[in-house]
Amino acid sequence: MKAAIIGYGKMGREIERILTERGHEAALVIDTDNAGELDAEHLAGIDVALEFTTPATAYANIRTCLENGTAVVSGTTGWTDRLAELQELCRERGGALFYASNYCLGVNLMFRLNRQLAAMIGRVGGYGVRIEEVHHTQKLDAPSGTAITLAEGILDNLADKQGWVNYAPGIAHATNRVERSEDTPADRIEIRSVREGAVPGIHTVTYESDDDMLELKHTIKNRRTLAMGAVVAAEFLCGKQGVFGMDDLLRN
Ligand SMILES: NC(=O)C1=CN([C@@H]2O[C@H](COP(=O)(O)OP(=O)(O)OC[C@H]3O[C@@H](n4cnc5c(N)ncnc54)[C@H](OP(=O)(O)O)[C@@H]3O)[C@@H](O)[C@H]2O)C=CC1
Ligand SMILES: O=C(O)C1=N[C@H](C(=O)O)C[C@H](O)C1
Repeated sequence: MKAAIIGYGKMGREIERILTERGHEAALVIDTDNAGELDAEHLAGIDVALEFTTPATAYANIRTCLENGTAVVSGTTGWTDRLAELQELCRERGGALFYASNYCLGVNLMFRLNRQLAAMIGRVGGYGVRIEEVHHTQKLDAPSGTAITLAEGILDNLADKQGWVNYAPGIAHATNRVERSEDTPADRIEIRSVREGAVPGIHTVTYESDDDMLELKHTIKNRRTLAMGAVVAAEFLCGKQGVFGMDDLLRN
């Protein structure tokens, strides 16, 4: 596989290592200093681009790939209110787009357990629910894409919650924020964001009743698991047309 890496940061570098280990070629590397090279000329002959950049740049990068007929795997978070637009463009152009808020296998198992647990809690009743995500201090978005996916899984399965808010003390760029945890409306799921050191990613869903507490928790130990998932997704995407996510990959 001849791959392009778009975003040569923490994930881009890890992806390069995994591509090499698995016998692929990182034929094009795009970062801020050569972002202008993401064009038809440089994308010619590329089988798939792996895009891990920033909330401000992901949309344009993916669009450029799709407009040039290049398959894209993206994991950039903090911009996905516009993902449906690109999925539509991909279908119109007969292209290939794979997106996941988290490429770690264990997190995707957690996504499934999370949906099942929310449905069970809905039947039993009597529990409040909240989500906490902890990440490194360089992270540009809050809440994490993974926490939003967890919240969406709960909202689809628990009738008394209508949306989520983000309690993110000390994080300026948080979306849907409440200033104090006490301001979280009863019909919203509170996602608490914490930024600490170099933490790769911890997500916890907590259900609490008057009598007990039940937690679903996942801790990423290193970025290798994330990069491996993205490269496996790229292998899966090669030669396909359409819009895909981790459920499609895990079914195969
Ligand atoms: N879905 C998943 O499984 C995962 C998703 N992520 C997400 O992926 C994204 C990247 O994460 P991470 O690698 O840790 O972040 P980093 O900040 O380490 O890397 C991002 C890189 O993208 C570069 N960049 C910025 N603008 C452009 C552009 N227009 N074209 C090309 N490159 C550009 C940055 O350069 P510069 O530093 O000069 O700005 C930087 O080198 C984040 O949104 C993160 O949340 C991360 C891990 C897993
Ligand atoms: O920025 C990160 O590092 C990560 N971002 C993703 C997210 O926002 O969920 C995935 C993972 O948690 C690491």
